[in-house]
Amino acid sequence: MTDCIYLDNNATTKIDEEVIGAMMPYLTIYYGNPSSMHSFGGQVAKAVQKAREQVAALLGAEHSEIIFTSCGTEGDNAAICAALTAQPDKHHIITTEVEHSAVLNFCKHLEKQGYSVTYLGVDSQGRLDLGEVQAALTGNTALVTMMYANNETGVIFPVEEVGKLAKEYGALFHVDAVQAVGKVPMDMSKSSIDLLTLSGHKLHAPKGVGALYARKGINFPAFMIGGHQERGRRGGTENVPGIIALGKACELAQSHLENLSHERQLRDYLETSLLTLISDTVVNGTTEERLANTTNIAFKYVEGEGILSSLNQYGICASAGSACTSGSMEPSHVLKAMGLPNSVLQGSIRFSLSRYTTQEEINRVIEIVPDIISHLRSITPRIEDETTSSPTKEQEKANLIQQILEEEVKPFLAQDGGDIDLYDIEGDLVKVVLKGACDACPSSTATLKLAIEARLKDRVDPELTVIAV
Ligand SMILES: Cc1ncc(COP(=O)(O)O)c(C=O)c1O
Ligand code: FES
Repeated sequence: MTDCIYLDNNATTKIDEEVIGAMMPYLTIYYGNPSSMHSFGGQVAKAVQKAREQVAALLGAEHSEIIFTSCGTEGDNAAICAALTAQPDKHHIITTEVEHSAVLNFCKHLEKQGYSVTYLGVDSQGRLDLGEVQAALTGNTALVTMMYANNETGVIFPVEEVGKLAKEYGALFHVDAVQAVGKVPMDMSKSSIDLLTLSGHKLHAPKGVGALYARKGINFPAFMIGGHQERGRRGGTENVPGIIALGKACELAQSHLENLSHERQLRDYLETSLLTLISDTVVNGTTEERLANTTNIAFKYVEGEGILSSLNQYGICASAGSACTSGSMEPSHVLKAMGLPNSVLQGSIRFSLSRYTTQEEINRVIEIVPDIISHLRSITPRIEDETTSSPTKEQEKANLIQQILEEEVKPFLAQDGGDIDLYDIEGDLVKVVLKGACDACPSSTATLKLAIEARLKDRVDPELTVIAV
């Protein structure tokens, strides 16, 4: 299938013809290595520099603040790693429950290395509470990392305000702006953001290229260690054609930023029409602070998988949840974090538009979707909401651990001036950050860890493991 109504632009986008035109000579004629001393390579280095300036211009950054990467995932991982490596004495990270797996799974990995991570929740509209951000920040917080706009709902977080709070506590602030760059105007010269990730394939450049903004003056230890490329901040011969393409795509995105009303009008028309024509239909996420190209609609009481496969038969590409989690029947972690009922979780579909989307395409979708939904509702069992359940065994166990740490362990440590700075319970793993334990002897953390573990094993569950830093 080569021709379809493509409404899955948050998964990836069509490469712009002008972008292909710009990158092509760097696949064919100008194949020199930008690091070479000869002029054949030198002209390629100049082209890479021009692309860097194009990316910087879209972000309101300086060209020296742009590091080219291989994708959004690398940018996210590299930014988080750099922030932690640069502040070895701090062990706490704040993020949200609705991040892309590039941040979420990396944070889970870091927890296993001994970091403590606070995962902030969102409300039923997908919004973040700034008070919760403030409450989570401590002097031990190395980094706050969160997305600019959500890939599933398009909901935009108040990143500038979060950045200001992070500064107050001396924490660095990284923003995963993979879905926002090219859809929201940005000006890093006036921003509270320290590190920001973008990815080429979300803004009409090819897959496999991205960029990371790192504010001037920030200590940025390399994540990919090798050659001196990217001023020693990312080793490896550059993906030159990809970089040239990204530069052009950013230039085009900048000129399109004034025309976002195209996507907005078509998106609003699609959304209003489907909500009017189909009963039991709701929009997921606030419609106030939201990307212009995205709508996430719940067709209640039906299975999203069924809707997608019917849409597919009509040549309409959309998505249920994010591309990385679809294919599994698990409901989206983003919609789950919003606490939505089962009937909404199951039947939610994301339509994401682009500057190429046409009125005719949207008309066709509006014509087809009501029939698909009424057909599915007539032939499949209705998905009901679960009745609220009593606390699970997991929750009961976590509550008991919390009680023992608060009421027994903390007062015990306090006798010697110590404390538990932070702790986190995940299944059978209990992570604690001990305060005042490291001053005297090299064994005190280890001894305290064993004492806490013995108590928890004895009182709660012999399978428990304690990690202490
Ligand atoms: C919010 C967000 N962050 C990160 C990524 C990962 O980007 P990439 O596919 O370039 O690794 C994506 C891609 O879906 C995304 O939507
Ligand atoms: S120095 Fe770390 S435990 Fe004593």
